[in-house]
Amino acid sequence: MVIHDISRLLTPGHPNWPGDAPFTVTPAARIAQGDTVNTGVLSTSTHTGTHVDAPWHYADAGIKLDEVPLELYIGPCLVLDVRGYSPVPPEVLDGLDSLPERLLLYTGQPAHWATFPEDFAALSPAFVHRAAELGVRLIGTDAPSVDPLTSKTLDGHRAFWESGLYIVEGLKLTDVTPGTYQLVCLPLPLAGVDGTPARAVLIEQ
Ligand SMILES: N[C@@H](CC(=O)c1ccccc1NC=O)C(=O)O
Ligand SMILES: [Zn+2]
Ligand SMILES: [Zn+2]
Repeated sequence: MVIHDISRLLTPGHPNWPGDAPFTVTPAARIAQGDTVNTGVLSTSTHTGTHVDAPWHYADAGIKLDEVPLELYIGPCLVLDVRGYSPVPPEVLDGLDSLPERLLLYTGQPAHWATFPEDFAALSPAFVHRAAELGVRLIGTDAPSVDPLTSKTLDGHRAFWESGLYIVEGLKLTDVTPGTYQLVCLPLPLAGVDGTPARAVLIEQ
C-alpha cells in the first residue's frame, strides 16, 4: 500500500492566520529531570496547518465538529491541479460530468510555509456550487482558506454553507500526482469545536 502524507508538519512557530493563536508545545514532565515520562502541553488555534472547518466556523446555525459524519473524510477522492487561477473558477470542472465525493485542489502552495502565505488562491462561490452539482461533498485546498485573506463577507465559506459541502484547508499537495486516490483525513475527536487540525493521507489505489 502506497500512502502519501498530505498533512503539514506542525512545528512551534508554524505561521497561522494573522492574529490567530500560535501553535506551541510546552514541555511538561521530562525523564531527564527525574520524571517517569516525557509529556507536553499543546496549545493551538483550531485552524492551524492542515485542518477541517466545521460548518459552525462560518454559520451560527451550522453543526459543530463532533456532529460531522466521519464518512465525509474517508473514501474516493480526486486531486486536481488548478495552479494559475485566483480565485478558482467553475470552468476548471468543464468536461467532467461526475466527480467523486471528495475533491482536493492543488493551487501551488509550497510544502512548507516559512511565513503566512498572504497571497493564496481562494475558491469562487460558482466553483463550489458547480462541484456540488457534480456530486462533491468535501473540498480540500492547499491554501489556508477558501476566501481571500481580507474578505469580510466570506463568500467562499458561504457557498459551502449554502450547498452543504464541507471544507479541508492547508493541505500539502506538492508530492502527489493529480489523479484518483482514497482519502483518509481524520479530525481530532474534540467536542463542540469549530474546527481542528487533522492528519490527512492519500492512499494509492
Ligand atoms: N478562514 C480561515 C480562518 C479565519 O478566517 C480566521 C482565523 C482566525 C482568526 C480570524 C480569522 N478570520 C478573520 O476574518 C479558516 O477558515 O481557517
Ligand atoms: Zn479553517
Ligand atoms: Zn475556512
